[in-house]
Amino acid sequence: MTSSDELHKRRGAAVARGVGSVIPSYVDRASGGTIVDVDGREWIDFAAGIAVANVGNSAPRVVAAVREQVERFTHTCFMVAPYESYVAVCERLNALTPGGFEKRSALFNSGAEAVENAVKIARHATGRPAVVVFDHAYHGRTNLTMALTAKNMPYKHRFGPFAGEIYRVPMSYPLRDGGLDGATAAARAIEMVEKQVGAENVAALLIEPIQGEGGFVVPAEGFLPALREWATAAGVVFVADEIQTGFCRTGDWFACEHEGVEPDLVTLAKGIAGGLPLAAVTGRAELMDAVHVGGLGGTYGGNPVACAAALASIDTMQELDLAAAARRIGSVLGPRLHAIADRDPRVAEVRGRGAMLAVELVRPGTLTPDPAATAAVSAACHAAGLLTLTCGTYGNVIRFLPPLVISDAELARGLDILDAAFA
Ligand SMILES: Cc1ncc(COP(=O)(O)O)c(CNCCCC(=O)O)c1O
Repeated sequence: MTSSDELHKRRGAAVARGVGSVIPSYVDRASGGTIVDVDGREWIDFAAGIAVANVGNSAPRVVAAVREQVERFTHTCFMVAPYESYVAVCERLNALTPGGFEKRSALFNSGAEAVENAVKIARHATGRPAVVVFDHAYHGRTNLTMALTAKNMPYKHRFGPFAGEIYRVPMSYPLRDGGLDGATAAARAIEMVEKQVGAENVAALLIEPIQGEGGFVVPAEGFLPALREWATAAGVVFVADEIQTGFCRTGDWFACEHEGVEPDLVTLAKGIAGGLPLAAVTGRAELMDAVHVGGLGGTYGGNPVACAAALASIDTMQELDLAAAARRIGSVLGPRLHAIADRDPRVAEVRGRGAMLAVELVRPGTLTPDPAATAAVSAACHAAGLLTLTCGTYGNVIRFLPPLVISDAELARGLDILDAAFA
């Protein structure tokens, strides 16, 4: 088998350098909470392909469903010749997402594409142009989603000009906003919108219930409900970007459920289909159906193989109660992270929910971000065979996103490596 070193040489002569990778090892196979590289090295997976492999790599039901579908037909384009599995996925999403109201869904290929379409739908339904987003937000790498995203490097640098009518307001970030309570933080954001944009001009407010790439920022309790209440009163479409938080990751099926927030639209991707590329916008029927026939779509959106994978993945999440699994993972991971924080002054905060947890690193005794320490701990994890990811506006957050089917033994082994990396 070709070694990682040989593959890395070939990559340098074939793949654009702009596409990076966290580790220089190339995957041979993966399942549960383990990745095996082409050199036979085992990695404990605390990344899940960036919160995608919630049901694990090559989950049995997903493999069987994909095998069956791929032998029947691989692509007819739902806009040309439709098929049941697209409808079935939409039925499941309409039933599973928060909100007892009538819903419709539309399927796409990537999270960014879902976010782009949620904005299209909100603007079309309201006739308004403005979109409100938050500090530290991440929503994708297309032109509009770069405009919605807060961090310049690596996502936006030299890729402008960006789409207009995007307005950014402060996020509830308790560690860095002086510990504002949710209602106060929301009032601060709302006042900026009303003074600088005018609520009557706002089509949508777009927010991640727990911010992902921006640093696993968990807003103070009450922040999301206050924004939801304001959006309702102002006729603003409340869009929850659950692309990283969705599908059992945070201990609920969707993170909005934690505070009983019912978004008008929700964007979905990542954990939806066991690793197959699928994304969706699900939301109030009157909003989704405001768009004229032909106004939504794309060639591959809701590919039948991805839809088969999604139905099997959702079945797996329900059968294995992976929301409970995420809570259990959090109950093991959280205390170990707090134990590290208790002994290491570089850890300013442990935060997150369920199996979406993170530590933020600073210079001891300050709130000055410490990206160098973050990189050093990450490198120590990788050298010892634990695949972790960093994130955060300041590059000083280590995040933990294990597959929700990770075994107790794999979790324990990963945590022992993490402990040693902080020693
Ligand atoms: C909340 C939230 N919205 C939207 C997206 C975008 O989803 P796509 O499927 O990557 O387009 C994400 C993707 N996050 C991982 C990006 C990794 C990278 O590109 O470096 C997200 O987390």
